[in-house]
Amino acid sequence: MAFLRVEHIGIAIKSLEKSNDLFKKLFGKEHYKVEKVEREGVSTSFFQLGETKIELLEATTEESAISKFIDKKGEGVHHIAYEVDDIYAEMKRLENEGFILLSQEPKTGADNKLICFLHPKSTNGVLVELCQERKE
Ligand SMILES: CC[C@@H](C(=O)O)C(=O)SCCNC(=O)CCNC(=O)[C@H](O)C(C)(C)COP(=O)(O)OP(=O)(O)OC[C@H]1O[C@@H](n2cnc3c(N)ncnc32)[C@H](O)[C@@H]1OP(=O)(O)O
Ligand SMILES: [Co+2]
Repeated sequence: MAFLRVEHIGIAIKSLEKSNDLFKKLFGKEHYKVEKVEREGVSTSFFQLGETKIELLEATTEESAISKFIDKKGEGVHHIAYEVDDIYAEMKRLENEGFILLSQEPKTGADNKLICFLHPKSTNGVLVELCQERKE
């Protein structure tokens, strides 16, 4: 068991509309989707870059992790998401290794994924997201 690849890099931004334009100019291509994830209090857009993606994250509520992050640190890289092939097995393995899971069960993420976060306190200050393609 091991991580397979960087699935996406999450970037906290204040305005999806403005940042979609900015990243379109930067990458020379359009985002391929916009998706709201109510439970996380975010609206996201995705750019495909080779085998990885950039996920822009705008807060839709004041309680959202993205609101808090921008208030404290400003816009910028928020998390790195890694693809795994068995999220349940990886969660168990990582918990046994002493990492702090932020949920005991995987949650439904954006772009048809099951996800679980690890606390940045346990990963040298970087918020880590595990991602597995949903099968149904
Ligand atoms: C679109 C859905 C999904 C996907 O499919 O891809 C997403 O990506 S959703 C993304 C947004 N959701 C999340 O981030 C959920 C997981 N995060 C959390 O549960 C919380 O943000 C947290 C990591 C537990 C922190 O929450 P909390 O303790 O309430 O916030 P504080 O502001 O008090 O921070 C405590 C501590 O942690 C540091 N911190 C917070 N966020 C980050 C971060 N992204 N990267 C690195 N460090 C972070 C924060 O600076 C504080 O540190 P100290 O000040 O040193 O105590
Ligand atoms: Co993410």
